[in-house]
Amino acid sequence: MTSQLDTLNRWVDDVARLTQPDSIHWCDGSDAENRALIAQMERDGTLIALNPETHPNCWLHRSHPSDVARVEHLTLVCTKNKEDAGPNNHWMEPAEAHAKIDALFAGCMRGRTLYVVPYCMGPIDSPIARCGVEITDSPYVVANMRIMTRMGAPALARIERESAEAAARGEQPAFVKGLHSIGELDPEKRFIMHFPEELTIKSIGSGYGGNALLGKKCHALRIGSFQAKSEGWLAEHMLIVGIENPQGETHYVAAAFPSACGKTNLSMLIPPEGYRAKGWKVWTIGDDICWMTPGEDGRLWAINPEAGYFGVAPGTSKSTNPNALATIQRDTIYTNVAVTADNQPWWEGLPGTPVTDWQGRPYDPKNGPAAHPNSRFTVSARQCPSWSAQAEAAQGVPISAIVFGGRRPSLVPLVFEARDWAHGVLVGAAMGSETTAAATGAVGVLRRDSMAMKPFCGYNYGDYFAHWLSFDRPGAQLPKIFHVNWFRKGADGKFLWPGFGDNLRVLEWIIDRCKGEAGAQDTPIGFVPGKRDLHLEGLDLDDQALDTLLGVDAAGWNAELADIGRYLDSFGARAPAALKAEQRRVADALARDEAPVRKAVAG
Ligand SMILES: Nc1nc2c(ncn2[C@@H]2O[C@H](COP(=O)(O)OP(=O)(O)OP(=O)(O)O)[C@@H](O)[C@H]2O)c(=O)[nH]1
Ligand SMILES: O=C([O-])CC(=O)C(=O)O
Ligand SMILES: [Mn+2]
Repeated sequence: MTSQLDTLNRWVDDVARLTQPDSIHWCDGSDAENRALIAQMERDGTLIALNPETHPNCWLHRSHPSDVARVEHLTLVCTKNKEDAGPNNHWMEPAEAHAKIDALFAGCMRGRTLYVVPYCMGPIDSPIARCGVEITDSPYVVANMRIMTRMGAPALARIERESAEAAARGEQPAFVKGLHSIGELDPEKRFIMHFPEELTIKSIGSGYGGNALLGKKCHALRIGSFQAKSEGWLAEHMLIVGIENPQGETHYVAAAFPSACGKTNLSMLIPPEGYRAKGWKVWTIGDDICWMTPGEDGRLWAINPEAGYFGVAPGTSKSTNPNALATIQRDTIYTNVAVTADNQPWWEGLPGTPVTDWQGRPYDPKNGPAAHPNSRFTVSARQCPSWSAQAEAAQGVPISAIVFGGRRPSLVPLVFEARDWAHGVLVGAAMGSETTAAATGAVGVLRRDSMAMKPFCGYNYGDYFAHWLSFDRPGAQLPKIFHVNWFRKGADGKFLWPGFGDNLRVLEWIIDRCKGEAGAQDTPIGFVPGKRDLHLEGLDLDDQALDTLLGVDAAGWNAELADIGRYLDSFGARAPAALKAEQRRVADALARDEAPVRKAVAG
């Protein structure tokens, strides 16, 4: 046995001694194992079978009503120095944190089975991929991890191989250790703790996705971003989508939007009718997380570390996201959706009517929406009609453009392009968005959410901005950086831009800008398309709406830049000087020019 498996065995033994399970099960990821787990969960009521005629092999899980979203106030980053976690994270001293959470883990698995879940984030043969092992007492978590990651025997084999290599170099084993228990599902006894310096995660008291499927936000983003900083790559909250034009060229775009702001939708977009007729195609690589690393050619190459989608159900429909709807007709776990009289899953946005709400009560509109606003589906990525075989490419796909975006009902135009990398990093750092139901707390409050990583960056944001800036170096062939806003509202409170499939019109401009083939207006906030630079044929958009969508309001942007300056200052000495200089450059350009001059530029 290799030293790394010794480490793994010792850790499993230590955890078993602490948590006192009745039995231990090492997951191999096989169909037989999955079937047995599902049957057991059906017997004990954890899963409810849905209509097998309309939704074969689909299951409903109802979580505890107090456990329906990520809990940011209970999510901690425990670095030795508080400053290394930064003001963007909740922090606890590691020894104190271990003591506090271990006391909750003591004896918590009595009467339960401890599952050992080896997994790989990314294609199993990819040098960009990384492995982890989650210990959990929740069979629901095991079934979800099997869909969301490459779980089981192949991952354990990779851990074993990497172990031997690490030992030969005299290094410590490098897999991430994640310990999870649903505990008592008591919000008072709930913590999601990260120890990035120890490659360790400890999560107790929640069975909800982002808190409990430790490969996802905990490993692939919080621990991943910390590893990426020291190893020279980027772990980001981004979708990856391939856009194939009628000439057969495919350009890959990575886009960071905060939770419940449209990543899954954009990654599976169906081109508008006119585009489809000309031969445009859209290919899905990933819908939530992107790991990017500079290749030998200087470009950024990206993999999706996940193997499935944990997507927002409400709003998913034939008109908004037909690909997602087609994906989730079979072999899907639904969490906290409503059901119809004939036992089909239901949520707001679908036709038909629910009879039972997400808590299992007879549906009554007085109780609020039938499906929880953060109800989700878990499904294998391969079931998506737009799934790209490039999602399995070991070297990843080359990224042409990086797109940032958020829910901005006012001020921020439909799309603009940063002048260069440093400006793009400022645009990402300055991202703001209205909060959503993906985390507990008030919804619809505007907050800064740099690179959509506010809940997920495992270290000080100031250092993270510096890490982003560091990619601009000799030989780099970096993607261009853009910002989009699908959520601009008119005076009537309605969205001005149709969104969804029509977002391809914006992606087309973005790709054409990358190729030097589209015009733009040069403004102090960056390059904004003029009305004639976008292809808007067939859209029902009046001139006034378009003026608003593509306008730059100088007074509003002056105030915005001042606020961005204060935000950067909140990171103190860790905020990179180069980023502050960039903020001053844009602020000065705006101040010089009350009504920004727009100069048309060719592509
Ligand atoms: N108006 C408008 N709404 C959109 C658009 N794209 C997505 N949405 C809505 O935004 C909500 C969330 O969309 P998702 O694509 O699931 O968001 P996500 O970023 O993948 O969310 P997470 O899984 O939480 O990270 C859904 O209700 C969508 O209907 C768009 O272009 N315009
Ligand atoms: O992490 C989760 O629970 C779901 C998700 O994708 C997000 O909130 O961004
Ligand atoms: Mn997400």
